[in-house]
Amino acid sequence: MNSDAVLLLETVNFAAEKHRNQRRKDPEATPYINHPIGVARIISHEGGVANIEVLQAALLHDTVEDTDTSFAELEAKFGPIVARIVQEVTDDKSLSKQDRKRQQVEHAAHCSRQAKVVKLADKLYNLRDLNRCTPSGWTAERVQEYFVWASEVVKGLRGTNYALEERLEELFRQRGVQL
Ligand SMILES: Nc1nc2c(ncn2[C@@H]2O[C@H](COP(=O)(O)OP(=O)(O)O)[C@@H](OP(=O)(O)OP(=O)(O)O)[C@H]2O)c(=O)[nH]1
Ligand SMILES: [Mn+2]
Repeated sequence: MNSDAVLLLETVNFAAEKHRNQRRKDPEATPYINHPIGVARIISHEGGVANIEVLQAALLHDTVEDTDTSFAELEAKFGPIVARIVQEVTDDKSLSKQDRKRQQVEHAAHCSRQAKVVKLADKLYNLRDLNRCTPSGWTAERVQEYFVWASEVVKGLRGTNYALEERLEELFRQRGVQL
């Protein structure tokens, strides 16, 4: 009964309920849950990682940052390993946006391997999303700044997953951003 398939369905259902009222910032206001599902899918399909806790953490990675979910709730429901990975990839919302962005760059290299895989896939998904369409209200300069900042974060994540890093490098190269 506690097979990986059952656990994954339990996890994606939890994330879908938590993100149920959220939309992405694209003009079509895509359901937010498409993002965590897509991040988990990048990890398995492109990264070749089948570790259940990493995939669960990917599905849950924005629940604490963006919904009323607590780490205690994640730990009770999905265990300490999943809760810890989500904690590692969660921004401290009490900080200013500028400090949060700086912290991600500083913390990237000190994350666990599992958290680094989630962060690589999160950035890969978001950069592809920026190439697909511009979020409502974003200028071309803001998009380019996101690429530059993401490259600073990815620098600290190198040596974790060759396939994901290769795809990220190609996106940075297309934007003229040096990794
Ligand atoms: N590219 C893109 N991003 C969107 C869209 N809708 C929502 N987002 C989210 O917005 C975040 C990036 O926007 P920012 O302005 O830099 O950050 P902010 O949400 O904290 O203000 C990402 O959060 P995150 O996943 O927590 O990652 P991170 O960027 O904070 O590391 C991303 O998932 C969209 O349509 N396109
Ligand atoms: Mn995310």
